[in-house]
Amino acid sequence: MSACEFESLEKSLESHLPEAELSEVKRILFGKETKKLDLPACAVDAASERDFELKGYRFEAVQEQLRPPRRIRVGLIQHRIVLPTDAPILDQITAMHSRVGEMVEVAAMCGVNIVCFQETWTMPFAFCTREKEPWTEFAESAEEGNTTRFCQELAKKYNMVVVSPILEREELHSTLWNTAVVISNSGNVLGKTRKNHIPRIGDFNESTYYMEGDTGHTVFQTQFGKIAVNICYGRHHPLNWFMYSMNGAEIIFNPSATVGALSEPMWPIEARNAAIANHCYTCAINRVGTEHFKSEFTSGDGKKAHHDFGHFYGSSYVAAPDGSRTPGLSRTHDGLLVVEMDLNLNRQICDKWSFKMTGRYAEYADELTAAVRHDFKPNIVKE
Ligand SMILES: NC(=O)NCCC(=O)O
Repeated sequence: MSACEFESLEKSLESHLPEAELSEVKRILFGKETKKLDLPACAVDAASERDFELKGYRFEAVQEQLRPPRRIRVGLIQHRIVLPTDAPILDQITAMHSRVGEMVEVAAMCGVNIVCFQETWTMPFAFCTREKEPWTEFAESAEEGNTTRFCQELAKKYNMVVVSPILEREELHSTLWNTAVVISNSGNVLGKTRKNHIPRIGDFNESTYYMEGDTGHTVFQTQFGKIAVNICYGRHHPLNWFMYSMNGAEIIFNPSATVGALSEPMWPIEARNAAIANHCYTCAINRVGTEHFKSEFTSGDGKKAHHDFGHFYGSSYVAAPDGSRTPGLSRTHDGLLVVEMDLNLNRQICDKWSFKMTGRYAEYADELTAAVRHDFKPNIVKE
């Protein structure tokens, strides 16, 4: 079986392990069991008609005496590109809008309050080619672009916060960015946050196209909680998650585009570890499928030129501050993951484990300030 046919780790465990062993394996692998969420039959039917996977889970928190529960629902959408990469640009974008639009409609049936799409969701992940044309034509204004207008309609229609990661064209400074636009459930653009770490690995030649983000670690106060977006490669940087959390993020989304050969063993660990370390929820989203490009490109590794990047393995999931996580969506199919979470769990776990309270931040800050200076002397004792 090839890597792009293997459906999921969870399915494999379920079909091969005896019941009693399975629950122990799941406890050790995934933490405290996340209960399945009952989803309306109309949503289940619509997802099956529209040919995407629909899964729902819920994280619970203890009922407190002084605070009511703060239960909200997030929706994570993963999908493959709809048209071939050499179709006219506008057709590709329109097809992607219509695919994601029909998935968001199902998210609305499931009572989702905040939906997040995958990284640069309106386009193929064409940065591997290093060709500027036609890929830069996918870039749009974060405030005025067609995709933002489309998302504003969705947000208003479904009373849903929409996190829309796009390739941004900023006319003012003639600059491209990799940006997540955050649209409030009122339909207004609440703001935007830009990818602040750019990969320089394998075929991820993204620095050819756009700049390192300049929006800091912005957190967005929405009606359904404080959210932040740590785009793709930023998940390898623990301090990046940490800074969003220091600014008060209760949920950090990680819209991504990453391939099996490169990052799959790291995928289940990084966002989950960030949820544990920062007492918050994290949501990791990856695209699916293999995208073919007309012109061959090389990976600068001495191997032969090729037409595709490899398999984007989906596997989107949500992790909670207590270290538990949902099973992942499929590695091969479009999918919507609906997760109910009680945001009170963040403070409950913070009070239990106290990582925020016990962290020696002032000390780290002093040492880090020294460490980044050119005259830094590492603190090593030698005989
Ligand atoms: N899109 C992106 O930043 N990918 C880099 C590879 C990875 O982080 O797995």
